Amino acid sequence: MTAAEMRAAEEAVFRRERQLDVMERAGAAVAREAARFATGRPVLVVAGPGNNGGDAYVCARHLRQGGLDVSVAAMGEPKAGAAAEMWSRWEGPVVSLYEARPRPMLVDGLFGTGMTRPLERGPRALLADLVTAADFSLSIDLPSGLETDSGADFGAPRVSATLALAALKPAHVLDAGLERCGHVLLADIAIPVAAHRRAAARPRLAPPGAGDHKYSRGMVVAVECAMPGAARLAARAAMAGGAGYVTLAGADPRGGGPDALVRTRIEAAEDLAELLESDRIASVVIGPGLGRERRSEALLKAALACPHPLVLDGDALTLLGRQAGRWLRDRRAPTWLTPHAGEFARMFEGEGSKIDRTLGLVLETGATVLHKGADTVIAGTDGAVRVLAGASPWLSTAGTGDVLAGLLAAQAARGLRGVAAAEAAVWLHARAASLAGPAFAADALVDHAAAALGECV
Ligand SMILES: NC(=O)C1=CN([C@@H]2O[C@H](COP(=O)(O)OP(=O)(O)OC[C@H]3O[C@@H](n4cnc5c(N)ncnc54)[C@H](OP(=O)(O)O)[C@@H]3O)[C@@H](O)[C@H]2O)[C@H](O)CC1
Ligand SMILES: [K+]
Repeated sequence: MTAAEMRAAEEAVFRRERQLDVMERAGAAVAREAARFATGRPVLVVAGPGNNGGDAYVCARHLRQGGLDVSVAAMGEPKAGAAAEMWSRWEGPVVSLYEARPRPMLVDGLFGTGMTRPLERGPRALLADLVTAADFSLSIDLPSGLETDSGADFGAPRVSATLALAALKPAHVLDAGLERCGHVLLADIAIPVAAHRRAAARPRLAPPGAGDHKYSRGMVVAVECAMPGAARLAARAAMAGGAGYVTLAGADPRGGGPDALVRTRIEAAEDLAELLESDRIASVVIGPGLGRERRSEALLKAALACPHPLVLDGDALTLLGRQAGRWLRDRRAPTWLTPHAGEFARMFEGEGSKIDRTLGLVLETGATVLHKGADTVIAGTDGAVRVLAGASPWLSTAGTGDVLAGLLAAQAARGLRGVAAAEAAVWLHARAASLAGPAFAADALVDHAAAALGECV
């Protein structure tokens, strides 16, 4: 939920419930989590001038009622309304943020979704010092100093944990927010939210049925060109991702790889075009190791002209570049683009959050876009958005993108479309990475992808 969507959801609740009661519920939820992490240690609660501060005063009162040693430091007088009322119900002293003494447990209630500009240097430094000095720091709704709708850095410290109130905001999963929030918890405070943008979740995938055979489960064609290893990784990933039949179309039919990986010799683009005329094909993946020579471009054109679901990855995206919209205009079959940040920047400028920019490329190309990163954003032509944050940092190694492209081709081959296919592939990929543990090579990632698939059927 964006800040505006959150405010609208809160306004809807205020039509039947006092804002005070909602704030009491929010502050009580913060106090429950803060008490868990305080484990009896003294608590410092910092309160800002708005409703985030209002939540903080409620939290301080509940913690003190629970027997904890609580002190409160404020930045500015609370604005009129619920926040001022909660400030008056806090019976203990309130010192200025500038006089606050560090304590083992810190509750950050300076700013939440009302952050409209970067934190001034003074408060930014004070808050950072208090966080550093604390054993544990918990932010209310958001770490103070993040731009809610994009996760851009407005000076937030890196806290131990963040308690998101009612719903995740983009700042919990994007950009600077990804590492400043620490462990993200979610509190249900009975504010109904209808989020059409969601965190990527584990897919429920149907296992093969009694009537299934290698074609009904989907035949994937992976196109091999300049760097055979990359295409082979994608092909093997398609096999692990549940495809019934995978063929590697390339110049060298003898190349390595599993015996079950069928190889079809193609030389020129015409050979690929002929191969892709088969209606037994369920999906095509091109791009891993494609290269950027003239031959690569000719093969790409043949793939773009085919009537099958098509995954465009790696070099295919670089070849498309800013002309992607023109190249893809005539395609009618489902198409996915899987750019990492660099490939994305070569295809599309754009303002706003990673979500906004990804939706921009969707609009321009009519394709589903899987915009990779530590925060992976998937956006579809129907406006659906899925975000997967916090995948293993060990994925930052050569070939893992080839594996993701293959996993996606397999989901497309089994009949998944648009965002659902990309969400399943991204979830399998991240799960395989966490199963693979530290310092894995992309080859090992493929081996764990089958185990990840096993958790979805
Ligand atoms: N709406 C509700 O009843 C509930 C909301 N919840 C909590 O409230 C916050 C959102 O509260 P809000 O008052 O909208 O905004 P903040 O508390 O985040 O910010 C307060 C004001 O601070 C000013 N501001 C913004 N940026 C800065 C800055 N860099 N330096 C100084 N001051 C800043 C801004 O006012 P201006 O007039 O100065 O622009 C903000 O209005 C939400 O996150 C929840 O924690 C409860 O969860 C439920 C009840
Ligand atoms: K906060």
